[in-house]
Amino acid sequence: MQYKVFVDGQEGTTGLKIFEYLSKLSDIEILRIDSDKRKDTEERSKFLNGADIVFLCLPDSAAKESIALVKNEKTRIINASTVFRTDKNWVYGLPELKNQRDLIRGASRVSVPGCHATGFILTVRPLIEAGILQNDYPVTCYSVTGYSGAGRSGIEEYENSSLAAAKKLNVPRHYALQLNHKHLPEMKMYSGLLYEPLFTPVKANYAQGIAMSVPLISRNLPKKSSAKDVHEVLSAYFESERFVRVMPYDSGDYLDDGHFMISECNNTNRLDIFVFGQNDKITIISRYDNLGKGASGAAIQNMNLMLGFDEGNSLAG
Ligand SMILES: NC(=O)C1=CN([C@@H]2O[C@H](COP(=O)(O)OP(=O)(O)OC[C@H]3O[C@@H](n4cnc5c(N)ncnc54)[C@H](OP(=O)(O)O)[C@@H]3O)[C@@H](O)[C@H]2O)C=CC1
Ligand SMILES: CC(=O)N[C@@H](CCC(=O)OP(=O)(O)O)C(=O)O
Repeated sequence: MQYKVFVDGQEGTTGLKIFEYLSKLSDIEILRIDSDKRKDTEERSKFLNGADIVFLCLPDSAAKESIALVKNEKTRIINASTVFRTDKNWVYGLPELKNQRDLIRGASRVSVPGCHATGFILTVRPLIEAGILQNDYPVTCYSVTGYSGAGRSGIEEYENSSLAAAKKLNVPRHYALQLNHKHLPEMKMYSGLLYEPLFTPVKANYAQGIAMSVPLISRNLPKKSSAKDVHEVLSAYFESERFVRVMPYDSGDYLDDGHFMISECNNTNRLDIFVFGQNDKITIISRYDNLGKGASGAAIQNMNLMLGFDEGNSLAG
């Protein structure tokens, strides 16, 4: 059977990447809207209602508009935007969480997790489930990310050399310093924490790749668990996962002269988790491609599950 697939937002950063993946698949027919009609409501409505699967790769307001245009029971939506990620009528598209795969397989509305949220939830949730992190722990976290996470306008800002020079974009920049980043609600809801973490992202002068770090202190954990205990729990949780690897404990082998390499998962759908420890200090780092497991790769992985395809169809790594 050939499934009809429409990418609303086909010319944006996540849309283009989704197209790259889709072009490697044979059991689907890609519906392409004319470039000059891609913002025409009537035309979009035809495409949205004619598809079996729709990817929404749009700003939040346009994504909401598209969802309202779908008037039939058949069209299943995979939404990359922030809206509805914590809505009970939508399934959160993070298959590596226990019991989530079956929900995704049967869902008609799936939201793709935010890029920062992906690494955070995958490290914190298993620890809470195992009882080695209490759900009221005052969690802090920070991520270092490439600029492509900010979409077309963010990319243009960094890649236009005179603008980048004028804005001094050659150095890393903290942002969301009001401590209200838009991913906090989903980070809280799907990690199982009672309170939002204190999260400070840093955007740097490179295109792709995220490292999300979560530090913990053993003496403040209920069982005084060590970094090795944390590593064991995470290794067991993700043992049979194809796209999530827990790397050997405290391994300097994966560092370059003592430095962490953020971009090693780029252009794959992989997410690597590292645990480092010293006395009662623990740090967990997850690294992945913000355009891979952080967005378009995850969107395709969800589509594969929803259509009963092999979960890794067309996904590198
Ligand atoms: N980049 C990333 O790493 C991630 C992005 N996301 C989310 O995915 C969504 C898309 O992001 P991204 O691809 O980066 O954004 P981009 O800005 O790169 O692309 C958005 C696309 O949507 C088009 N568009 C805007 N308004 C409309 C409309 N009314 N009708 C049809 N098309 C429209 C834009 O066209 P034009 O440029 O002509 O306005 C553009 O092609 C966002 O919600 C974002 O938050 C999620 C995870 C990660
Ligand atoms: C570098 C950068 O600006 N990244 C974006 C998030 C990218 C992402 O995951 O986006 P959505 O939640 O919009 O889907 C940010 O931190 O706001």
